[in-house]
Amino acid sequence: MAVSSQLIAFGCLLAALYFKVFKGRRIPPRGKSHCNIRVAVTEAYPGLKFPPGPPPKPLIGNLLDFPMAREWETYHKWAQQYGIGELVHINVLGKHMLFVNSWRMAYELFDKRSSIYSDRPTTPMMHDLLGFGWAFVFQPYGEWWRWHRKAMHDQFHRSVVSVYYPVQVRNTRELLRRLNKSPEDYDAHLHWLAGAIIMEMTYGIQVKPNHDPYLENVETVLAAITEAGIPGRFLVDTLPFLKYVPEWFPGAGFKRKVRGWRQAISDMVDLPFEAARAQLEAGTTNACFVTKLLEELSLHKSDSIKEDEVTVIKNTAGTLFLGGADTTVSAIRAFILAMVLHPKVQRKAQKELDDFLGPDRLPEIEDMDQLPYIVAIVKEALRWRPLAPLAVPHCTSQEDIVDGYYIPKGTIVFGNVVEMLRNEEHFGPDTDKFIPERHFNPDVRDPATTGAFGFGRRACPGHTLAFNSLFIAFASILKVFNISNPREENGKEFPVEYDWTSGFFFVPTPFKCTIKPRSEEAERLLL
Ligand code: HEM
Repeated sequence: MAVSSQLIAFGCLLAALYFKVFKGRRIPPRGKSHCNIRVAVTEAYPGLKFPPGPPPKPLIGNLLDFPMAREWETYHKWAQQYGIGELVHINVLGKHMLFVNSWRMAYELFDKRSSIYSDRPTTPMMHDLLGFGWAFVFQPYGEWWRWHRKAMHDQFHRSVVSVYYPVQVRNTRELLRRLNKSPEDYDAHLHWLAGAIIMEMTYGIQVKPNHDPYLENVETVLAAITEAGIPGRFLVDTLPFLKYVPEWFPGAGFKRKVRGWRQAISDMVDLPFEAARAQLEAGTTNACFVTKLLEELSLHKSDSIKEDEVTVIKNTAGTLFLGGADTTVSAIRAFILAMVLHPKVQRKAQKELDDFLGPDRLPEIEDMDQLPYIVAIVKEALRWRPLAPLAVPHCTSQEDIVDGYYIPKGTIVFGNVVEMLRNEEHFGPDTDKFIPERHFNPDVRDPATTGAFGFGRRACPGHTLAFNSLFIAFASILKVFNISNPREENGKEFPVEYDWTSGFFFVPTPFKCTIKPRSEEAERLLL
């Protein structure tokens, strides 16, 4: 009995690990990911080795080495232990995975060899069943992805993002009022802020103060991604034929979930887009991402190309929610935690704000050049606990040889962002500590271009907008509020309790803290 339960437990462990890492097969509707193709390595390049890594076991490879929690600690250990830390290779049930641990190597692969290292892995759950192939963050590298990327770049590159300043600032001011009214609900207010900025910027729609149906639907979609986005979380990722079983089939509960999620996903993409288009036709629209691009649709192109371009605009608008909502919320949450833990940093930032702004006004994004310490806090927040510790996985679209090592086609490639942002050569000493002052040293690298926003051609196209959103949120919050440890009802302070999530995102789990106006004068600024 004991032996059989051990066997079952071992089987479950194998299955769980296998589900966690295996990617299934699919043919994307537009473009083709190369991530499911295996090659006979020894035949292709006899004598060449894979990069170093933990020794694989027969058949299962490194399945049992694969971490289930606090993953970055294992990746750091591997980086220290193997291959002077630049490249670590593992093989899980025949699937090759590569960890890129240094900035030098990230630049070599993701930038200089971008035509090989810019594809994305795919899974049956995310792509075939939930149909996320429309979202360009998940699209294979190719022409269709390029159309989407260009649509986004045209409206979000550094020299045009100032058109969004009014939306960012107005909604941040509303965040301050909400924080003042119910500080204990700060996390809900941050979700509202991120959603409100994206809805207005993308579709010209101002969301409702509470229970906005668009935002509530987006929360359902983001929850679906959190669950389905872990490759192998569902058996169908391991056994792709399961996608054909009918809903009534025993064990096919996932299909019913999929149906609900698909509805939420199509509502998220279609409903605000149709509302924006209707406003444009009625001539009542606010200028926004969707209407600007629809207006620019070139008249001389054929109807079928125009139809494709409309699809690209709709898809790209939908992707903005996926890329921009949870990321911004999580970064502000990590900042609030950093302020609770580092009151001296907070006081220094508030002094900079008071000296420059005086008592009578709140910050604007245009003040950025005059507030270098706030800028340093934004950079340190991005560096200290990078939101996406392995960015979003890339995948090789052909085989390659790097420093004499063989990298097969279809290898899943992770940029080890945590490792790069803790490199003391690039960021100075004590990289585990939150020290904004390090960014005043001109030799220190900018985290934004060292992995915090990803790599190469897939690097975050929303990064300037995101940086501005973080700047105005941090500066405004610190101008008006003090952030400190939580308090009991009798006012007694107690130390903040927090933890960090494992998996795709590296963010603090929700924690209690105190957010109070600094003074009556500061509170008056909210009026
Ligand atoms: C603090 C905020 C943010 C962080 C830390 C962040 C980080 C990232 C990272 C690490 C990637 C993956 C890059 C790679 O594959 O190498 C990414 C991709 C992406 N991000 Fe962001 N992001 C943020 C905010 C935003 C915002 C506000 C938007 C949109 C308005 C956005 C849109 C996207 C899109 C569309 C992609 C997919 C790019 C592609 O696959 O070609 N992100 N982001």
